[in-house]
Amino acid sequence: MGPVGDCCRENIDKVNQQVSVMRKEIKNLRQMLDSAIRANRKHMMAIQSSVSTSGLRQSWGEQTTPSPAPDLSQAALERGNVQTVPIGYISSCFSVKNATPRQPTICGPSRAELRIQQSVFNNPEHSLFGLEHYSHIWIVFVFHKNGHLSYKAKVKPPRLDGKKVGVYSTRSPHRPNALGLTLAKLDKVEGDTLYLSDIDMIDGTPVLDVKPYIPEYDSPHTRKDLDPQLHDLPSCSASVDHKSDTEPLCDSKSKEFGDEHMEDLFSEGVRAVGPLSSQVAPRFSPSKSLTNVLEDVKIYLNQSDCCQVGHASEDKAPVPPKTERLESTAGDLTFGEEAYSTIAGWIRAPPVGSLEVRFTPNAERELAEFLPSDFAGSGETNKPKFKFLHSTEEAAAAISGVLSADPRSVYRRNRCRDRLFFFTLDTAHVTCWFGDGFAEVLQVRPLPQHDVSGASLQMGLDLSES
Ligand SMILES: C[S@@+](CC[C@H](N)C(=O)[O-])C[C@H]1O[C@@H](n2cnc3c(N)ncnc32)[C@H](O)[C@@H]1O
Repeated sequence: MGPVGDCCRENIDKVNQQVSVMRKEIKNLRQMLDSAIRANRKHMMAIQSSVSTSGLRQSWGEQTTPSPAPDLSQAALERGNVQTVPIGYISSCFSVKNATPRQPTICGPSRAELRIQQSVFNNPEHSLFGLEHYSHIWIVFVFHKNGHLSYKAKVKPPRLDGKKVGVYSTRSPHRPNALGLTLAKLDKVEGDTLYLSDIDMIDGTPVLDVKPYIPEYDSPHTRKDLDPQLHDLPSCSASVDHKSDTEPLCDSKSKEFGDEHMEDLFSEGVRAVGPLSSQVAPRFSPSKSLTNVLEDVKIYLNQSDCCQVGHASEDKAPVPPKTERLESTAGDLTFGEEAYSTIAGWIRAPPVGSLEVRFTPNAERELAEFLPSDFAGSGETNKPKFKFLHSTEEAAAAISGVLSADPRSVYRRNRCRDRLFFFTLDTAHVTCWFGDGFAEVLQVRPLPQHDVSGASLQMGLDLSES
């Protein structure tokens, strides 16, 4: 072969070498691609199985049950896919949705119990250790009786009388994830059980979490008015005594656990707020009474008919119907010198006003027949007895609370005006009717025995509420 032929041969060899290098690279790339696809498939299966198997176990607790596949739950967690595990179920004086208060502040004496389940902790009472120092707790729960899982971007809160607003601007139960949030009063903690009042959850509601209500963290009202001087005050007096409206809690138990905690609480709160204007008068006082705390809670929730600006609820004047406003209202409400939280105007001035509630003499007589839940005497065995409520007065207040907020759906309110309305409260079956601006209770009869444990007697109501 001549020089030209040699050169061609060399070039061909080079090309062949390059082709074989490229082949190898393609093979490597294929292998890498295959293994990436396999890994991705495994990852997807892992996510699916972790979502459908065990619940997420927090690692903070003393008795953390190891997850069967921690890497899988971690992947799910990072995507926000969490399998929930109820920590307990509410036993409540409201057996069905109908006429259950639309917010906890509507009906003070509504009572409930929550027992922490052993399925979460071997010793559930350990998980409640220290919670007795708090007067209120947040309860995160599932609207398990929504009836369907559907939801819409816009809803019609009953108090808006047919007008629509975005679901996330309301407290409607019908929402993606069907989670509810209630601020309840914690009456006492006994072993593994929480005794609650001011609730709006029906019997059997699955609870996912409870957390203490801490005004310093949870209320913009209090956060704004925190004063660094509070550091110097004895911390035991900052707790609210459930039993007394005025006396600060300063028993030996609170000293044992409270001081350290409250100090921590104050310092954190102050750090979070930073220096405050000296012109703003401190509103939070460590000896704040329960009434004031309740007022804070109502203000924070901004949702109760009894939370009228300037204490309008005190003079019992019915809220004048207003239809024009959907805008926010900051100027309406000032604490001290400035307004620092705003809410939609219709919450405080809804088109649907509150109602006057009356009892007929017959209903009063029937209600008085009921024995309180803690009645232990003998000789009254034929009388009906409440399971949760502590007195006739408490029951009357609960009925008034429920009815004054007008529990009817917009449809019933406007289309079925003169029809009787029934609901259950604790072990009582209540019959009433609605007239212009009032509700009248006609009968308060004991529930048939088999209905006491929560059977439904009711007509369904539209409960999309703010
Ligand atoms: C408007 S929601 C507000 C609940 C909570 N405070 C919140 O803001 O998320 C309250 C209403 O939900 C309904 N409800 C209570 N418990 C429920 C449950 N477990 N499942 C479905 N609906 C429930 C009752 O009709 C009650 O009047």
